[in-house]
Amino acid sequence: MTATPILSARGLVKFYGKTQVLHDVSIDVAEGEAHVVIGPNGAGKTTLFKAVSGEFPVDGGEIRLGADIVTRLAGWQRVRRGIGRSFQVARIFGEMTTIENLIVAVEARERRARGGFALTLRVNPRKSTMTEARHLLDGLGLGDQADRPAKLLSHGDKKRLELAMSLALRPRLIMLDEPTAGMSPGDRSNAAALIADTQRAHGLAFLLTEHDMGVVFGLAQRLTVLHHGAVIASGAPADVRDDPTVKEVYLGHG
Ligand SMILES: Nc1ncnc2c1ncn2[C@@H]1O[C@H](COP(=O)(O)OP(=O)(O)OP(=O)(O)O)[C@@H](O)[C@H]1O
Repeated sequence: MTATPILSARGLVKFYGKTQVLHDVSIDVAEGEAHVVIGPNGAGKTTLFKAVSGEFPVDGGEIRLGADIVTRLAGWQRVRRGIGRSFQVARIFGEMTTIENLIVAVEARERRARGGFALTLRVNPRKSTMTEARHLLDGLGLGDQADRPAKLLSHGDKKRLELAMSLALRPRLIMLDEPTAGMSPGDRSNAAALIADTQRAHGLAFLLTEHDMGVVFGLAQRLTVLHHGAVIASGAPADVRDDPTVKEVYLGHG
């Protein structure tokens, strides 16, 4: 690869107690790339995400964001350097309306740029903040849900809101852990199209995990397969799909 990747993790090792869950895992995400990590249940995908986002320290290896080594930095410091993480369970504020959730995210970014942090809602958001929040909502097909309390949104719409909030923070890399989990097949393909559109429109890099193979092969520009906490294949989706080891341990059974 010629350009510096947005994310480069090298030789990651993680133990839970005495059990080793990540074995020398390396993964890169290039600028503007959608890189999908797949693997059977318990393969270590969520653990890899937590390691990259800084939820816990790794027991070995190195993580870089662009040229910066972030291995020893806390999660919030990595967010400041451009990681946007969205979780399997949406972290939205249920009592607030959809648009208020987005205003909080936009204001958090603005406050972050000024060096502050708290996630609070101003009584009178600035006009530019409102405009940006509306624009994001409309772009993600949530315009008609703007004034509903977020807790009343459908599961699929909560996922969209979660993605909108991730985008509002303007990260360099968005990490999505099973973004279509729990969705109906229709919602699933809509969500995949939304992610693909967002990626193209904003030139963002994505690191995703996903179980639905339609979504995986629809989105991935690069695919990495984890098995028992180790990378067994990584590369172009068509090459990975045809890899005999991958077929044997994973795709052949799915
Ligand atoms: N907090 C923990 N303490 C001990 N073991 C854990 C912990 N979290 C996960 N594990 C174990 O680590 C291994 C990897 O789990 P992980 O959740 O990363 O897998 P995954 O690939 O994300 O699975 P899934 O597809 O089911 O979400 C599993 O064997 C799991 O049981």
